Amino acid sequence: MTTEVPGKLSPGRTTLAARVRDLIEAVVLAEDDPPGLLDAAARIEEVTESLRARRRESPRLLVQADTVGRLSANNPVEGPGNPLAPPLSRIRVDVDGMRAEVTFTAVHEGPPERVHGGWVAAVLDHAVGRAVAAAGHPAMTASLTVDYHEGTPYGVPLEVEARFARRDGRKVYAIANISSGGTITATASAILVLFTGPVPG
Ligand SMILES: CCCCCCCC/C=C\CCCCCCCC(=O)SCCNC(=O)CCNC(=O)[C@H](O)C(C)(C)COP(=O)(O)OP(=O)(O)OC[C@H]1O[C@@H](n2cnc3c(N)ncnc32)[C@H](O)[C@@H]1OP(=O)(O)O
Repeated sequence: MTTEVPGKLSPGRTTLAARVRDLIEAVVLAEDDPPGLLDAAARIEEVTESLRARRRESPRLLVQADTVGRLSANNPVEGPGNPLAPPLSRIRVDVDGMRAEVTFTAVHEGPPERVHGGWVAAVLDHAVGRAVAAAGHPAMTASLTVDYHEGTPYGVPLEVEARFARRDGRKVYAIANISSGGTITATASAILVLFTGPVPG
């Protein structure tokens, strides 16, 4: 079974997250104009207060309950509802693994004009988690080894791929890579450990 995500999510939420993502990039790239920056900060604070007035208890916002696994729309890597998430798009998940697209921006810069390695690792970690869950082995990452072969560019769509490799008792092995225009920039191998109790949604 192949599933498309996200499922049903209010357009207001995705639009708000997208505008805040734009805002974060604008902040990172803003010229150093102290009065202008302080004025912007005051206006943003107003919007923040109005949202805080309608605060929910938990960041988790489950969607796609009818598909492979349930995932929060506020997941910090994939979640279209979370401004921190790049997010992932064109997600294809099935028993053979997961594939998705991700476009980083200047917000994610580590080395000059390249994506910070921690962000690359976060996406790979998420992808192996998704892949093993889709293969029927929901598990948490215990170990993630990332090899950075080349700098990962931002501002261009990248391909992410992950797949379940094998299971040995509670240990689940998976591999993943991220590529740009067909060139693999980073690979990961992971050991995940199966959930013993109920799988958190
Ligand atoms: C995450 C939510 C998923 C929700 C799923 C919903 C459905 C799916 C839908 C969508 C997928 C979502 C996708 C999201 C993906 C996100 C990925 C992440 O960010 S994961 C978070 C970061 N990881 C942690 O926070 C773990 C922290 N660590 C722990 O909690 C424990 O260490 C844990 C559970 C991993 C293992 O602890 P123990 O006490 O249960 O088990 P012990 O006995 O220590 O280990 C079991 C086996 O694993 C080996 N092991 C443990 N750690 C190892 C390591 N670092 N390296 C190698 N082997 C290790 C051990 O040697 C043992 O092996 P032997 O069975 O004896 O053969």
